[in-house]
Amino acid sequence: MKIESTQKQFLLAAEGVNKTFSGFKAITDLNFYLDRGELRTVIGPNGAGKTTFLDLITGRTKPDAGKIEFEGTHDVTRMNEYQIYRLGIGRKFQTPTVYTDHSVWENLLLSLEGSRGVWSSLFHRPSSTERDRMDEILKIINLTNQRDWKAGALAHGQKQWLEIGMLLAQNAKLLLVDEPAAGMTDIETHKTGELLLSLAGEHTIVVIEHDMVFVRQIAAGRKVTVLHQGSVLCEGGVDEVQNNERVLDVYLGRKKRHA
Ligand SMILES: Nc1ncnc2c1ncn2[C@@H]1O[C@H](COP(=O)(O)OP(=O)(O)OP(=O)(O)O)[C@@H](O)[C@H]1O
Repeated sequence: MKIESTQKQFLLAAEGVNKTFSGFKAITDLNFYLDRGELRTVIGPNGAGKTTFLDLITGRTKPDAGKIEFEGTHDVTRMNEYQIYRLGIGRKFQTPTVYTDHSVWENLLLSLEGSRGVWSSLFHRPSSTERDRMDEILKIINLTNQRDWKAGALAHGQKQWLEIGMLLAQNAKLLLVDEPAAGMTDIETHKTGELLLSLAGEHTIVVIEHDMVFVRQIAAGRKVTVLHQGSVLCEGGVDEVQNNERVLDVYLGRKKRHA
């Protein structure tokens, strides 16, 4: 299948993607287009296919049919996970996966672009440019004062921010962020929203989220995609999707309409 002639304008273009697990259609004829610099929120009920979609982008799962093009030239469905990571697609899972016995600084060091593997990374003396970059990331993720703490000693929200910082250290062009607000306090959630908003534009970000207060914070003035049964049910502004008849039927529940 040839992706339309406008392919160059998209950072990511998925077309006609299908994935079946033991006869169950998790992703069905999915089309999804993402511009550079977008902060796109993807919502949908449990089982809608959100995680599977991220698995397909990162090479964890291979589709039965369809194409997922990155930067208009790389079909990631033909690449392995490591090749996709090297292309600049970074993923943050719902539960933090930081190195708890290593310091915040070391966690960033381990994630630097072109990282040399755990041992050589830890003994690698970062260049002044790399150090400046890591200091800048610490500021962005608000962990400058925790730089020498073991990552395991951080609060849950701080671990999530460190992990976002690790994606920045990796120099990911596309950040895939799965339910960042899960398990966070309201204050942490709001700060996470501010962090993601500060990254949008310079970075391209896809956020999967259930928490609609958080969604309204990060998606104001932006496009939201609603997935349902493995396909895009609708896309549009956050008010538009929250008032969409089909979304009200399948996801948000009629009562929310008058909330
Ligand atoms: N490896 C697998 N084997 C079998 N079925 C799977 C597998 N992975 C996902 N599924 C099924 O595919 C469907 C989509 O799952 P997925 O986890 O992508 O949904 P989701 O939108 O992320 O849901 P949630 O919001 O609950 O995380 C579900 O019915 C799930 O049970």
